[in-house]
Amino acid sequence: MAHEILTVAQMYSVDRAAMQAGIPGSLLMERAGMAVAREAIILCGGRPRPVVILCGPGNNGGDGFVAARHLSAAGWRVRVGLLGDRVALRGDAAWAAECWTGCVDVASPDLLSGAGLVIDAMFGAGLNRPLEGQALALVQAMAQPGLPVLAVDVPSGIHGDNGVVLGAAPVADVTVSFFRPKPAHYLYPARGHVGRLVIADIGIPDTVLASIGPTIQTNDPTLWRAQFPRPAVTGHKYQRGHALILGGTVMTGAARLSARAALRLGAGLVTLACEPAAQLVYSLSMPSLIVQPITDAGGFSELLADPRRNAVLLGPGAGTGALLREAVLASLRAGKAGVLDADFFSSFAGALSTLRQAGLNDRWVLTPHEGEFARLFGPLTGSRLDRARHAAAESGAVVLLKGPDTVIAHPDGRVRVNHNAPPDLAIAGSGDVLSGLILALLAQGMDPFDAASTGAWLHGAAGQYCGRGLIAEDLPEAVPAVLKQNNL
Ligand SMILES: NC(=O)C1=CN([C@@H]2O[C@H](COP(=O)(O)OP(=O)(O)OC[C@H]3O[C@@H](n4cnc5c(N)ncnc54)[C@H](OP(=O)(O)O)[C@@H]3O)[C@@H](O)[C@H]2O)[C@H](O)CC1
Ligand SMILES: [K+]
Repeated sequence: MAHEILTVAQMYSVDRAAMQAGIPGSLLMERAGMAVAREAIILCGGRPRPVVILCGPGNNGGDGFVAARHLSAAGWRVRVGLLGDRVALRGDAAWAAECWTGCVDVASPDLLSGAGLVIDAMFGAGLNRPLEGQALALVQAMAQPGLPVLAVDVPSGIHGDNGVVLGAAPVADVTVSFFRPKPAHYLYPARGHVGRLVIADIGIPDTVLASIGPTIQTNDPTLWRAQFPRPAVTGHKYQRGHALILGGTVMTGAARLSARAALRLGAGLVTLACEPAAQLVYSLSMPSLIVQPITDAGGFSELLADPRRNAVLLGPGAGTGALLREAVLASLRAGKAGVLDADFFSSFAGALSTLRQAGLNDRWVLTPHEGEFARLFGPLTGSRLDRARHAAAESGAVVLLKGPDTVIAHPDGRVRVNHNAPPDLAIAGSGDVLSGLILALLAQGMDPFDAASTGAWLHGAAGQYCGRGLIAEDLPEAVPAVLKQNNL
């Protein structure tokens, strides 16, 4: 199964490479349009409906003309509306329009009256400015209740690279794209317009990817299954890592959730360090948790001195005092692996250079949500994907930018987009569980980029498993079932 995501520029390079390999552009367009027609038939349950195909002035419109021909040949009543002048069509789009022998109307909202399906072939990869005028009016007209929309490549108005809606875009029931998906198919707000995504094979050989060097992937177990830690038959707990968590004194729930998640995901031992005032709360929470009282950062450093304590989690519920700050710096200097989350971002607002000097590197995973991200990295511009990638390069650490479309970026430029998280996960304590999951994987020696990807995916899968009504406490309890379900 392919996991590459290609930017618009990479997709144009793929087209050129395919054509250089002897596949004519018109053949790619023919297969693209056929795939669109096939998905239209599937969307309508095989029963012909009056269909309106709105074609734009470029090759996205060309795909629409090809689909028109195939649907008409299948006995469908097809009306084609063109945005722009037919004689201005060029190249493969002009060829596709010539092959369509039916009428071509001027694209206008009136065309949609009586339609049972609309195919949006106005703009795809070539969108370069916000929709206005007639294109905008058409998008607004597509929003009729009960009128299904099938989008070609991307819903028109969506920029393929960044997932931004330029002016307006229809909310499609199905989007048919070609060869590989684009970032917009997975990034919000665009993803909310895509509907069911179909990636059609249009005969481009996978070998063209060698010269493209894709760096963006969808997050999926096949990427990290082989690295997923499994206990050795003759192993003992110290071979499964020893995680260390700094627990706060007031907000004790956060670190308890993280600790429970880390234990569930197989960390051999989990030590929770806290001030004596909170010791009882943590001790009573889980018999399998080791609780170590400390009175200051020196006490935390003593715990770090044991080389078996190989992975550290700092931030959830830890407060923004000196203890967290010093524990972070000591952990970085000690060369541990770990996760930095929650209160860490307030404690080190704008202090990236301090962290780098202390030794922040790609053994560490930073897990901010948007607000926390801005605290450490400032107001970066660009898509979530661009910003996570930039932040990873700047910090030298793996950055997992949380959201419905969680993005995981490595400082070397690789990026994965997670897409299995249900909205039910947007609840208190959910992030603490995620950081505990990643911690467990780091403790067991997993590569941090894979650990972050695996943690995000398992978190999403646990959310799906629990379903509506879940609370954060349910997520660690779902881990054994999710592991079993997925043969992990
Ligand atoms: N392998 C593949 O993926 C294949 C993809 N195909 C299809 O080709 C399109 C990309 O085609 P392209 O011609 O490059 O671009 P578009 O059709 O998306 O749009 C270009 C034209 O649209 C005008 N434009 C852009 N933005 C706007 C706007 N906001 N308002 C009005 N007009 C706009 C642009 O005009 P300019 O004034 O900028 O010149 C162009 O005229 C891809 O998406 C697939 O659907 C192939 O069929 C097969 C292989
Ligand atoms: K489109």
